[in-house]
Formats: sequence, C-alpha cells, structure tokens
Amino acid sequence: MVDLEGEGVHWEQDMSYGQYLALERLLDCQHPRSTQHDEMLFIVIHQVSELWMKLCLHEAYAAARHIEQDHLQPAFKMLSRIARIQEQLIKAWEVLVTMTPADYASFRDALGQSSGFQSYQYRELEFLLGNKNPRMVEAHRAHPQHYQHLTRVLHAPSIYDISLQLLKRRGFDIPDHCLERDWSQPYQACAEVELAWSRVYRETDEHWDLYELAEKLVDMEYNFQKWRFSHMKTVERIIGYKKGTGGTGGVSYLVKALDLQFFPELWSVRTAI
Ligand code: HEM
Ligand SMILES: N[C@@H](CC(=O)c1ccccc1NC=O)C(=O)O
Repeated sequence: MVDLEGEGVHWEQDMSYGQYLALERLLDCQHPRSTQHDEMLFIVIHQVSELWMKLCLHEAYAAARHIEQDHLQPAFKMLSRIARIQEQLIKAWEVLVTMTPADYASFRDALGQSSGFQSYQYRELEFLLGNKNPRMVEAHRAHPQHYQHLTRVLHAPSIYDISLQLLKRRGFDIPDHCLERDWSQPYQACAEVELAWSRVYRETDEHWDLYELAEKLVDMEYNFQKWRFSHMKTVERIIGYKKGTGGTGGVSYLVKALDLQFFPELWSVRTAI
C-alpha cells in the first residue's frame, strides 16, 4: 500500500492499470485474417461497438429492474447514459467511412460467411427493447450458451412491456393482453396504450415522471434508428448493392429493418395529440 501523504491517495501495489483492465488480453484480441491495412480498423470498430453494447445492456437491464420497482429516478440516470453511449456508437461510423470500397473489397473474402447478423449482443439489445423475433435466435444455435441466454431474453418482458405494467400500476387502463402475453412475440400496438401515453403527454402536471420516462424511451429509439440508418448508408457506400456475407440481400435487408419499431404508441401518439 502506498500512501502519498496529504494527497489522500492510496493504491494497492499488487494491482496495476494493465492488470485491472486486463489489457494484455484485451489488446491481444485483434487478429487480421489478411495483410490489408484497413482490416485492423474494421476489427477495432466492431470490438469497440461490442464493448459499448455490453455497457448498454448492463444499463438497460438495471433500468428495467428499477422501473419494475417504481424507482424511476435511477432508471432515468441509466437511460440518459444509454443515450450518450448510443451517440458514441453512431459516431463510430464516421471513422469507418474513411475506408473505401476498394479497401474493404481487398479483405472482404477473408470474412467468409461471418456477419454482424451474428452479433448476439445486438440481438439481445433488440429483444430487451422489444423488437422480438423468435427466428433470430436460430443464428446462434451453434453456441449453446448464447442460444439459451437469447431464448431467455426473447421470452421475457421488454423494457416497453415493463413500462406498460407501470402505467397500469399508476391507474391507466391498459388491456390485459398487454400485461400478460407470450413475450416472445412482437408487441402489437393498441388504442388504449396510445390513449394512456396521450394523457401522460397532455396532463404532464400529474405525471411528470411518466412523461420523462416516455421521452427517454423515445430518445433511445430515435438513437437506435439513427444507428441503423447510418449502418445502412455506410453499407451502401462501401459495398453498394452486393449481397451480405450473412446471406441477406444486403442494403435491402437493412432498409426493411428500419421499419421495426420498439415503442409504437410513443410515435403514433404524436399524430393523435
Ligand atoms: C464495412 C462495414 C460493414 C458492412 C459492409 C456491413 C454489412 C452488413 C450487411 C450486408 C448486413 C446484413 C446481414 C448480412 O447479410 O450480412 C449487416 C448486418 C449487421 N451488421 Fe453490419 N456491416 C458493416 C459494419 C458493421 C459494424 C461496424 C457493425 C457494428 C457492430 C455492424 C453490425 C451489424 C449488425 C448488428 C447487423 C445485424 C442487423 C439486423 O439484423 O438488423 N456492421 N451488416
Ligand atoms: N455483412 C458484411 C460483413 C460484415 O460487415 C461483417 C463481417 C464479420 C464481422 C462483422 C461484420 N460486420 C457487420 O455486419 C458484408 O456483407 O460485407
């Protein structure tokens, strides 16, 4: 133990910066499959994105648990942090687009059939926010641990389902089929839920905390859509209309994914009010 007297600084000598952060392992995870210069950029962008997604999941699970317990203030802190992380994820595209189509083509074959489609953290985040699709877990069959975990998240209520349960506890008329259902299926928007949110927005004086929750959810979906859109445009810019390595049509698949909404009534309520 070192004590810098008067500085109030204490640290354990048996623990270094590198040890604490497991840097030896972290910085030994970049293994280009080709000798092409830009493959390192491609690997690092993905790894950084996966690390940010890990933190998003950590925050989103904790936020959901707090909402379940009617502790909205700590949930807001976590949802605000998620929005900041999403800004970093979106910014990452600006680094990636410095890679030209020819740069990428020079090592694309080395990627084989691997694809972002197989990102289990991305799929977990989609499920946790509410974009449920049972077929999406199939891509993870080969990895039983990920498969089991994703299946559990698929069958659990999303952060939106949990928010609707909160609305019910606050006295709003939320239909039973929103409160108890097969959570593995996509959520179906309904008029009663839109009406509940419209009351939250119109009668803010009575529901400031629910209004804040609604806006934080909207921020999260808005940022998610920005990420999806930037991904789609970056892909168009780098590989044009080539098919994806994951077996989809490529850009056409990513365009369709833009239609998938997490919190439908929080958007439709804007028209209804
Ligand atoms: C040169 C850069 C990139 C290209 C050309 C590209 C291309 C594609 C394509 C074509 C798909 C559709 C699935 C397929 O058939 O492969 C896809 C999916 C995906 N990519 Fe990328 N991508 C790039 C960078 C990234 C980065 C940096 C990330 C960050 C983690 C990422 C994450 C994903 C995810 C999560 C999906 C699944 C999306 C969904 O199912 O809705 N991609 N990508
Ligand atoms: N789907 C991309 C390949 C790709 O981007 C990728 C490959 C391996 C690991 C992550 C990837 N990133 C996102 O899809 C392509 O079709 O070129």
